Amino acid sequence: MPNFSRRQGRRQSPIWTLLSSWRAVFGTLSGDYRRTIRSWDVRVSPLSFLKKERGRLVDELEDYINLIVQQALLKQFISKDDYEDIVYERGPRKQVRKLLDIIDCLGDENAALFCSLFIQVKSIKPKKQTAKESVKDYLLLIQKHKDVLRRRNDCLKSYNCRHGEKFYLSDYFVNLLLVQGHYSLEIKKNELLTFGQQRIHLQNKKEEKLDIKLHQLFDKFTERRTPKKILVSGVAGIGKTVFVQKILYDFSNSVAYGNFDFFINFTFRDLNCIKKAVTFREIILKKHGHLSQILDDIFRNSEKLLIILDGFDEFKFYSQLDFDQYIVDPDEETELAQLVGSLIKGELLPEATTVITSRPTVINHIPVDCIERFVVITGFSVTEIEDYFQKFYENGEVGSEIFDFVRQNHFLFTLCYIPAFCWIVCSVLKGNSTLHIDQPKTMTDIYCHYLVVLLKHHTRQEAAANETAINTVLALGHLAYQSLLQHETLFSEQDMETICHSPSDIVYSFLDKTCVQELEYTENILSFTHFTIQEFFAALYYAYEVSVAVDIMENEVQSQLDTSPGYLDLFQRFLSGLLSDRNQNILRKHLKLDGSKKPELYISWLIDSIIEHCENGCYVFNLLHCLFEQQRDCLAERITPAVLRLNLSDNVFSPMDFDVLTYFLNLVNMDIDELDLTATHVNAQHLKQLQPYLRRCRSLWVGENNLDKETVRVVCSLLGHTDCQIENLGLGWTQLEDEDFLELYNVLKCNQTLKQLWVEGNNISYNAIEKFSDIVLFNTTLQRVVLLGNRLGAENMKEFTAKPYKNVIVAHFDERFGKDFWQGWWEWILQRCKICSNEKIVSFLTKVWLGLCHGQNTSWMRTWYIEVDKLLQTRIKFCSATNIRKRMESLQKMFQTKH
Ligand SMILES: Nc1ncnc2c1ncn2[C@@H]1O[C@H](COP(=O)(O)OP(=O)(O)OP(=O)(O)O)[C@@H](O)[C@H]1O
Repeated sequence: MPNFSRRQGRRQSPIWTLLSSWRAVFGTLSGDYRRTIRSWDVRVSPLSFLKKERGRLVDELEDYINLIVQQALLKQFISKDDYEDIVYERGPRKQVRKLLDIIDCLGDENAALFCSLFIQVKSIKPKKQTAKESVKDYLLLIQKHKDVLRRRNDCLKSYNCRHGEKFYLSDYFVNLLLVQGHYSLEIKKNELLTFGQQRIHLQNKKEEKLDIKLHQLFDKFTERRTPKKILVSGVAGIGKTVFVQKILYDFSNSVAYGNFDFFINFTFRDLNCIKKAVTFREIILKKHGHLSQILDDIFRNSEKLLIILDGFDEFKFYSQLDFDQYIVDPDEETELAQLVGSLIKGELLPEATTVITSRPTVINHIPVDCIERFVVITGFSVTEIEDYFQKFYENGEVGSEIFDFVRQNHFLFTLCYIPAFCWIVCSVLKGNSTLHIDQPKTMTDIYCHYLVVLLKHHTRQEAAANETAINTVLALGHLAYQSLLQHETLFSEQDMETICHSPSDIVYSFLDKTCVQELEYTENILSFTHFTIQEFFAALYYAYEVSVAVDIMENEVQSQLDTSPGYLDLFQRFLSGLLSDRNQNILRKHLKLDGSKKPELYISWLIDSIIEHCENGCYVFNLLHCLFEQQRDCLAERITPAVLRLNLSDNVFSPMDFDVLTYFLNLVNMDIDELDLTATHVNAQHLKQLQPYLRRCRSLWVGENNLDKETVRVVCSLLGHTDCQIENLGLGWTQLEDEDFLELYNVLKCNQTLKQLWVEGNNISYNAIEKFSDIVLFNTTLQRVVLLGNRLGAENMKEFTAKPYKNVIVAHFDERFGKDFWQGWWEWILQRCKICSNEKIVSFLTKVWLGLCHGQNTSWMRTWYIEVDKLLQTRIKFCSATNIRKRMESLQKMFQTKH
């Protein structure tokens, strides 16, 4: 087979062929040429001829170059490499020049063959295409391009899959929420500090936000002209790349974007590899070689062209963009930064539409006046998260079940607005994590996965586990920690100075930026993607920093910081999780972080704190969460309080909370002196599962929960159990009706342990109390049934004093029961008020008031009323919600009448 490549051997060709070809050149070239050549020596060599006439040949052959190079390749006059070198040249004239350069290295014989090729090709008079034929060709090329795009975009990123596994975009894509325009600082702050379902619901809040659907991205709304430069921003993992993929995929299937003929996409990650000056044509053909024949037409019809530039934040040269110097010709050679700048600015192909995606943190490198539409991807709301879970698990039912489980996990659900987080949660719960990490057991485990995934797959770093990466993560931790100390969630760019030299792709994987408009200027405000991420990083810093300047775990520091109750809860849970053996191993393995020096000391602190809180009856739930984070059952042996008083009140139980409680009760096998489940939304299901432990309780407080019939039944069965040890039972403000009260009566007739039953603030009538009062005729241990605030009128009160059960049933504020009895009750009321939110105080004190209004006043009661008055006064002073403030003021007036 003949081969005429520069890189391979050449064939000897008979002289007559050369001559005939050579002569033929005379005959076929235009008149001008013939004249010129006749005046020369006819023995002039083909090479010299081609050299001499280079300029004219470029003119003559530019219309045929496509055909010439194809024929040359076919006949193996040139190699595939030569072919590519030629077609990547910008424009047909340059391509002819390139070909002539190549021929120049091939010697005379081959040059003559080329001459004959030129003649042949030129003799095929280019058939004038009919308009119909050229449209047909154009459409065919569009289709070919769409086929390429479809093939390239039909599956999700490879890190989402294992070998042999494919996640087809069409099966897994979930609608992404898009918002047009900027966020206000208020919305941002609110989003940062709202947790759980509320955070997710904020996604749907329409005020201030303007929703936009994916297929409307290029539509004209109120603008003067259809927007051509569109900036799409969103935090790491929010789905920018998948969004681009979806656009390309829908276009390739012709289901949307019919206004465009061609979509050309680049990632800045790929563009970063270009080290020398290039032309736009070259970079297009590098990725979309199949467009070589039609590229000129694409440029000519550039209003039908969409250019997508994905991941601007990853662009190595974003800080070098120069918008004052630009190119206007796709065949002009220039540095990448200038080329990109020219595209964004709209100097190069001004009629084309350009979409740039970026994390919000670097978008200020793009001049505002270039952008005609600004869109933020805000991720998922409840519907999308559920859809995600269902699609992920393929089986809708399983997906929904797992979704419900996650939804009720306050903190875990908070971050599910980020699709990448959903993927992590789903894949680790399914147990098929591609990260080869053990099955996660706690929330910190999942956040650790998140850290590792973002570092490994969402940064430019070749290896997430290098020293720079570690230092950057710890520097971010430092920022998070300091801000936590200062109660800050927002930072200015100056606050970032300590990390400004760290690799931006790592730093900005965890940060978000909001552009705030002031009167005369705009300012960029940074934050972590969510407060929980800030708390996680703060804990990471604390875990690994040998000597922190201000130790947030010290009580003194905490009191100086004036932290509200619960402020450090999540920080502490993360800290415990990060200091656990499991996560220490994960961080060592994936980030090469040396083990922390703190676990032993921390565990001693944790155990001592749990013991202390259990003995004092202080709120202990968060410490139990910290213990759960450790997942070391052997620690239970060290938890030996003198008495076990578990206060878990005022925390709406999530399934995770429930798991934590049962985990603890299982490990610590002691009698429970007191279990306070007040205002936890505890339900029948919970109580049923807790039954074996509840029987071990001496005092059980279940007040301020709406107890339905089933739950009352569970309580009754508990009291009827032979092993039941409960002496005090609190069911105040639980919406008990007569029927429920009498059910309790039935079971209490046989109960031999209960001494006090507290059922304040329910809907129990005088009739039911009358029936219940029979209880004194039975041989029970019952000493008091407190019924303050039930459905009793003033006349009922009078009747009470004459009854034989008057010493047991306490239906109104009666001095006979003594100051001590009431003191305990009142202190409990005050303590509850202190930890309640303003809204809760209003509803709680209103209920308490109902119970008090029938009583007479004593001097010690007045002191209490004054205390309530003071408490309300302080709350009113700092309350910003008008309606709640007004309700507190009227409550205050009511209590003032009593002192
Ligand atoms: N719309 C979606 N439907 C289903 N899964 C999605 C969707 N968007 C994102 N994901 C999941 O989240 C992961 C992260 O998304 P993607 O890579 O698009 O984020 P990104 O915003 O480009 O992040 P970065 O800024 O770090 O590059 C995807 O690999 C995919 O698993």
